[in-house]
Amino acid sequence: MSKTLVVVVPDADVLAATVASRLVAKIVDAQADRGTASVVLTGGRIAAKVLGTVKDLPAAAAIDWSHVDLWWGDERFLPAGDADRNETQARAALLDALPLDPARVHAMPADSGQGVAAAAAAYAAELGDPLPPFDVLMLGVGEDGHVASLFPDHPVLNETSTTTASVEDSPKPPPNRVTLTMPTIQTADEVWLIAAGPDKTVSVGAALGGDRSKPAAHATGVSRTYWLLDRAAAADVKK
Ligand SMILES: O=C1O[C@H](COP(=O)(O)O)[C@@H](O)[C@H](O)[C@H]1O
Repeated sequence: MSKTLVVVVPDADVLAATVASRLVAKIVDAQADRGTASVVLTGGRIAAKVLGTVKDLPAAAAIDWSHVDLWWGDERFLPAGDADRNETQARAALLDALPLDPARVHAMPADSGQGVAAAAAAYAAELGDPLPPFDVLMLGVGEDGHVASLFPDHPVLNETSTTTASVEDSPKPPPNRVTLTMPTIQTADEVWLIAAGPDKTVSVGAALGGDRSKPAAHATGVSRTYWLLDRAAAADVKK
């Protein structure tokens, strides 16, 4: 049965260091077990900080980066290289410095005129059936409790028939996005919800308190669900 654990650390810098260390250990363990590791990246401010911290960790040298598959939980549907794409930010923070196998870096499609629905369908094809075995799937948590590009009260939150979905009216810019659906997120062995700062206090407190209107409340891993928080984000979490 899946277990939920809440880890609270003093501030965003310590949180980034904590998540980065855990991520390196998780990848090393997965590679020791089966030779490869599969990680789903998230976007947002704390995600970039985590990846930047991984770059400076001596223990990251224990990873065979050529045998790591990288996926994304969601993407802002913008042209390739746009500074607001989650992919662009991850590459700048870490990926460009790593000896990755390009065939294992599964970025979500960029906007090249194909349309966001076609981009979501293309990513579903890339994921395949069955889905890859995600060792860890990281999620930032929005001020409104969104995860990936699954927003409160948005119909895509209830999508269960596909592994990915397009969003064309995101309440947070940009309006067009591609996202994993909630059932896809829930296939990951571990889901890590990561949040820092006072603007996350209310949504984190509500989601962890069981408010199912917050998409974050639905994001669970098969073995473990970790909430990795700084003190400000955890201020409304009941003991
Ligand atoms: O737009 C997005 O926002 C969330 C949260 O971002 P943050 O900067 O408030 O931490 C992020 O997790 C998601 O991947 C991204 O597309």
